[in-house]
Amino acid sequence: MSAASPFVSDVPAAQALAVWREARAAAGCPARVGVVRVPVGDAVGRVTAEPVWAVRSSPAFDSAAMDGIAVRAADTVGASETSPVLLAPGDFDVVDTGDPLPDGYDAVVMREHVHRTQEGEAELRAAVPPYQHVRSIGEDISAGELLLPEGHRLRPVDVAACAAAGAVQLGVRRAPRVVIVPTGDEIRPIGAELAPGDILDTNSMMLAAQARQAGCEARVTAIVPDDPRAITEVLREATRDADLVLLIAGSSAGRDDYTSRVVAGAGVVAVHGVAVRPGHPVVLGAVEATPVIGVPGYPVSAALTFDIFAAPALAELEGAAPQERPVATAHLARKLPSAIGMDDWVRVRLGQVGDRLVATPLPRGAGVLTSLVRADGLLVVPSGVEGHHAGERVRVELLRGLSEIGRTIVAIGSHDLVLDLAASALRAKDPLVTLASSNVGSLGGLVALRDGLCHVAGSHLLDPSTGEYTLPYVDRLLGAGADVAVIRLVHRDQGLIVAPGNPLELDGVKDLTRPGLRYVNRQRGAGTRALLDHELAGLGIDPAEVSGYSREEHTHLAVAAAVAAGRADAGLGILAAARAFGLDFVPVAQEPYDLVVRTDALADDLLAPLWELLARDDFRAQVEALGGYSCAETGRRVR
Ligand SMILES: Nc1nc2c(c(=O)[nH]1)N[C@H]1C(S)=C(S)[C@@H](COP(=O)(O)OP(=O)(O)OC[C@H]3O[C@@H](n4cnc5c(N)ncnc54)[C@H](O)[C@@H]3O)O[C@H]1N2
Ligand code: MOO
Repeated sequence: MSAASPFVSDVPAAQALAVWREARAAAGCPARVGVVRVPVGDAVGRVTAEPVWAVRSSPAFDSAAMDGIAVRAADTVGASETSPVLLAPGDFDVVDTGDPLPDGYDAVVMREHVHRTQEGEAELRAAVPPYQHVRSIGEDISAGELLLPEGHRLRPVDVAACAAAGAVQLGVRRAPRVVIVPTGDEIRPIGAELAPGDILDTNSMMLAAQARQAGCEARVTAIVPDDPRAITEVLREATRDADLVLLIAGSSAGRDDYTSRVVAGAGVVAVHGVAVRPGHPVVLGAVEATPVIGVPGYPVSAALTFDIFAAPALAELEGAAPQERPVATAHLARKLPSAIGMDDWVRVRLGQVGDRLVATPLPRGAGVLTSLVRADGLLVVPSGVEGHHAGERVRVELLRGLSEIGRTIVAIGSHDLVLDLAASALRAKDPLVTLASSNVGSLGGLVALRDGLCHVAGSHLLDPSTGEYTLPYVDRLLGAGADVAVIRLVHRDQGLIVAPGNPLELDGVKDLTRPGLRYVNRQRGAGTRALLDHELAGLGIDPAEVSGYSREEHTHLAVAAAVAAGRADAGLGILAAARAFGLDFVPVAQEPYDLVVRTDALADDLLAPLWELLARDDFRAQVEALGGYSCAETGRRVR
């Protein structure tokens, strides 16, 4: 058992779970939650605490399986098209589906195969074997048989079968109770007014919902400040009615990170630090005979900590197997480096491109919650593996169904807001259609298209030598004769993002050489940087004359943030980024943003909704209403 220290260890996840289990037992934590008897209809989602034996057979009597007549099979021997058998009234009985088979009869003939004569006889044109269309007693369930074992999580079909077998009440494990304790001086309740540095308590809401989804009851305490005494008090109090306490944040080595010390002080810390990322500094322990998890504060770490550590422990408390996700094999859309020594949980988008399932890694940061929001799957790069090559086959746990994934248009390349708008409009029209776009830059998108890893590459690459967009790069990367089409999505305004009111009265790129002006540039390879270079060249300005030319940011938003914070006076970017920060915008140029696809994809059913959307007037109006966009050429095939 590790002492509570700020130094976090790297225990493999499986070992951590085992060590924690032993520590829980040693601390007197109950192995299982208690048993309750509930009406059978209320037992869905609960886990059986005892075997369910059938006390009744189903059906409880031989019964007609079809609407028709009950007959004696022996009476029908020899019946055929050419020599029908006539059964006199009294030698058959009319029955409906589910009726008990009347005494003396052993088969049923469907109405459709019976001709009734004027005299009321039944004419049969085929012999029937004994027990045709008869459900025998106990066909489904026999009294005395074991219907379900202990430890089975009940589904709707299970409770129906239990009721058919005579159960009125079932003995099940009660729902485990999870108490969630948010901590941190900076944490504020959802809906609160925020001061600089404040963070909304999104984790409590998420963890409570995860717990409820796992079949538990969940309660969230008030937010506790970074004070070890206050945290200890709330923690002890929480253990009183909890089967598991989730103590959020303060798990790592910062000045206000008290979790491991608090848990060790009040009880025992079994593990502090696992070889899993995100989730590395997790604390696994027990206080007052109640299991406690110190959940790392970053949202992705918190969500995955629930999946990896809380969910199995809760399932164990109910005596059930942890829920598993279906898995599939996919090809990586790009290289995926990973540090050795940690299981790396990577969120991926998935799509079917040709005959391959393609996985595109989403941003890796433990604070990027939208990586989980957008994920179709999870890929674990095991601790012993240093990552994967582009195109390599990997195993992914699925978060969405494969047929839904199969109807996903995979767009890789430069990102633009219009793609998000298109994704939303496509989904609104048809809930089965998904447009998933990943941002790897324009060049990366063309490479992905070349390698068969996406359907659509979004590109706005300017060739500074010709002043032409996209096409020269398509020729260069995919070959001049490549079978690709280029469809114009929009024109968008690029301009100088400047402080509100444009205090320096900048008029355009020519003003960037002004003494004292602080420019902020985009990274090498970014289309926006190529545009600046092109504009400078057109004006005969040497980049060295622009002070700040070598200061790089990686996104439009980061450029705008630098201007908003007063760290720069101007940067080239799109209008939406300026608006996001309430900044001013001096238009410089309109650039086309194009969608590059394989020519055969133009006729592909998968992409048809996208082409239809681009032709819709209401969609074009929505795009132009965003500001900074023109749809004059939207949908035009430029190659
Ligand atoms: N020197 C080291 N620093 C860090 C380490 C380390 O090993 N050594 N580990 C890093 C890793 S990995 C993670 S994960 C985080 C874990 O952070 P803590 O559990 O200590 O949590 P805080 O530092 O208090 O907060 C992190 C982050 O999460 C936000 N947060 C906290 N509570 C909530 C909540 N209820 N809802 C939403 N967001 C929350 C908090 O404001 C911070 O932004 O530590 C690294 N550092
Ligand atoms: O382990 Mo932490 O969750 O990577 O950021």
